[in-house]
Amino acid sequence: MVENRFEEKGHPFMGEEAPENLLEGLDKFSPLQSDSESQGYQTATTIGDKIYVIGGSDDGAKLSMNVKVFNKLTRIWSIPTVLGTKPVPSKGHSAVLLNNDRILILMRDSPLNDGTWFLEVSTPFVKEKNKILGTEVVAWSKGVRGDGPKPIVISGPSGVGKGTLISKLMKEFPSTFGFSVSHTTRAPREKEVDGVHYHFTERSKMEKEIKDGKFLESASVHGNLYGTSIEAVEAVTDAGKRCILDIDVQGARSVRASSLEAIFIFICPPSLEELEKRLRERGTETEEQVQKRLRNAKAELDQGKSPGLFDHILVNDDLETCYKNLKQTLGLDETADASHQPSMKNYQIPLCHSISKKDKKILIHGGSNELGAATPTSFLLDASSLKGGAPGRTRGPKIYAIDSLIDSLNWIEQL
Ligand SMILES: Nc1nc2c(ncn2[C@@H]2O[C@H](COP(=O)(O)OP(=O)(O)O)[C@@H](O)[C@H]2O)c(=O)[nH]1
Ligand SMILES: Nc1ncnc2c1ncn2[C@@H]1O[C@H](COP(=O)(O)OP(=O)(O)O)[C@@H](O)[C@H]1O
Repeated sequence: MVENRFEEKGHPFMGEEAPENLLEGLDKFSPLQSDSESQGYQTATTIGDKIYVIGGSDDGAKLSMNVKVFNKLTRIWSIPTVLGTKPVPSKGHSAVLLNNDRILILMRDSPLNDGTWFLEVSTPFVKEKNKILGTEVVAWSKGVRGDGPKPIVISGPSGVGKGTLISKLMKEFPSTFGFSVSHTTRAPREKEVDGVHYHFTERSKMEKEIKDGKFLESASVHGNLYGTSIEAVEAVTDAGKRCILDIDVQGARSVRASSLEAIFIFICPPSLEELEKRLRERGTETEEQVQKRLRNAKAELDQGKSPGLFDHILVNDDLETCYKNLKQTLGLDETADASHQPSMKNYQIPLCHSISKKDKKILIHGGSNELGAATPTSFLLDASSLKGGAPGRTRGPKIYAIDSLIDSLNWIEQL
């Protein structure tokens, strides 16, 4: 077991040497404790020369899930750039190193479905952001048990009918799908509502936010900036919905390269003449803008056919036929709202527990269970087939309840 936990109630020692007593605590790595504290609770996890300290309290003794890093070589503390939404602190947490690139965080006394998180410290996504931002980056992602549904990326030239198809889908399946509200620097159209269709923003503000790593992807399209913020995707997933992204081909390429596993669909017009007709009849663009969009459409249609980029190409000739094909592609039934997923029992992560680990199997041992108790106190978490990751969700941790003390002890022996 490499990971560990210690408590330090003081303030982070930023940019200076850590006091000896704290380093002693870090170097010793006593086993994970089963006790819990609600004040200034921290865990320390060593990866190579670095120690990631998670948690603690803000100045007003309010619990936080902040991250700071101690470099054992330079003996300097630093605060990394943190991407993604962090878990809400509650009654402490446990930390377990997985795969040498991410830390599994279990929030004590929280339901398993809400309390399983990952802090990525050296996954491909984090490494890429590291390069772009030029600072140390870590990224939060929430763990989703089993195979959660994949987000859907829809691309296609302006005027092809992406918005129309997405609206139909959201109307027919309101509790299944949620729209990722992009940011854009273009001016709002007459019926567009800020925060619903887009987050309308200023170029300088958006450029700064892109630099700060707030965006999953961004691109310059038809002369304006467009981008999907990490928050936009998380807002949909947090509402328990499947995320739909309406983004251009460059954006689709970036998402493909990220760890947000998605289904990529490209919508084609029956002809360029028909595309022009739809754009004009929509009446939302000036003549100059229509011309620009038509010029770009040709290149977009070529790129849409790039091998390996889109999983499905649908032609939007007759709207109802295309919509039917879209639903079929997504495996949706004609009538029912497909939100119904097989539900998984949502147990509570015990407030007090100890943790043992072998490879990617983690035993969360909450002590002995009362005879006949409704809820088991021990769980086995199998992290061997994780998919996706930050930004967004880490899908696939499997959790098995261990109902008896004997089973639990058997597992401990095996680990
Ligand atoms: N890369 C990227 N493209 C986006 C985003 N949001 C919208 N777009 C694309 O920007 C293009 C222009 O969108 P918009 O101005 O709404 O015009 P429309 O496509 O004619 O409705 C479309 O291809 C959208 O798919 C985003 O967040 N990222
Ligand atoms: N299959 C179709 N046949 C005819 N008109 C369509 C069809 N699909 C969409 N439209 C119309 O074309 C215009 C552009 O559609 P829209 O959804 O705004 O495209 P996009 O979001 O791809 O820019 C809208 O006026 C819409 O009503």
